[in-house]
Amino acid sequence: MRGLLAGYIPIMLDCEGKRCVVVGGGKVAERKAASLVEAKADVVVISPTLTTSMAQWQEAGLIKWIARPYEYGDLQEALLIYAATNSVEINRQVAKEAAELRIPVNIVTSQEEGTFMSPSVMRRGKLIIAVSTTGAGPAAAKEIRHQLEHEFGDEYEKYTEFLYRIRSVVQSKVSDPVRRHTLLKAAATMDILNSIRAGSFDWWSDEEIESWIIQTQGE
Ligand SMILES: C[C@@]1(CC(=O)O)C2=NC(=C\c3[nH]c(c(CCC(=O)O)c3CC(=O)O)Cc3[nH]c(c(CC(=O)O)c3CCC(=O)O)/C=C3\N/C(=C\2)[C@@H](CCC(=O)O)[C@]3(C)CC(=O)O)/[C@H]1CCC(=O)O
Ligand SMILES: NC(=O)c1ccc[n+]([C@@H]2O[C@H](COP(=O)([O-])OP(=O)(O)OC[C@H]3O[C@@H](n4cnc5c(N)ncnc54)[C@H](O)[C@@H]3O)[C@@H](O)[C@H]2O)c1
Repeated sequence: MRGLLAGYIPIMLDCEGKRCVVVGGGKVAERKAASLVEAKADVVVISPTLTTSMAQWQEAGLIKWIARPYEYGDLQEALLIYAATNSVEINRQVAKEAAELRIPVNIVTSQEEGTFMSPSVMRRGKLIIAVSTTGAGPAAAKEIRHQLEHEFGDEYEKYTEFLYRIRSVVQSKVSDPVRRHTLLKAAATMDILNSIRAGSFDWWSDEEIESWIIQTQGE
């Protein structure tokens, strides 16, 4: 049985260079646009007004601005759509066009009318933690995100960069999937975080990673 709010899954969507449309230029639209800008999306904002920050992003070429109210036909070719005006009726019209085009849409005034919602997000380099209460309490999602920010500090930026380098070398040097798997599992359980926190962590050269591979395979 499909319960109220059932049916959501979290996904990581590659938005780089893809057209993502935000309808509305207020405080909430700014938050949605900010995460799209961070993801290097091709952000198009349709709104008669913009917040000060969004106006600066527009000047800097980070977003495109269509300076007028939404019109039917504005949503063609989008990967994602955010209806973030303060008008329930306009947001509903956006939802309707998005449904016709079968494009995922986020409605900030009423989650039931949209097809996806935004989680509260924290980033530490390649580590992304997203929190959602599935609409039960957006302010609580934000609070939980704040708690996680304390727990997962800046050290995770270096840590994920290190893991990425190890993984790249392992993938290029080790073709056997079983050996790869053993190495990548070993990399994930290495005690690197404490040395990063203590400031005693030294980047490994490719040669050091290769000797770690040989040593770990021999164990
Ligand atoms: C997480 C975050 C992400 C983001 O927006 O980027 C987000 N809302 C945030 C903040 C926030 N939103 C609201 C308040 C005031 C307190 C309150 O009312 O509770 C605060 C707190 C604040 O602003 O401090 C009011 C509110 N929100 C929604 C409605 C309409 C409705 O319920 O249908 C109303 C009533 C409007 C009204 O009545 O006027 C709807 C949604 N808000 C969601 C996401 C989706 C569910 C996510 C989830 O449950 O996890 C969903 C369903 C759709 C969507 O927008 O995607 C972001 C925190 C970002 C951060 O981490 O800083
Ligand atoms: N989902 C959330 O996280 C969340 C959080 C707080 C509030 N809200 C709801 O979101 C709505 C928007 O909040 P806000 O603080 O950004 O409002 P706001 O008043 O700051 O901004 C509204 C924006 O919509 C634009 N707009 C109005 N009519 C338009 C049209 N026809 N076409 C295009 N743009 C149009 C305005 O020019 C303005 O830029 C509120 O109604 C509120 O209920 C949602």
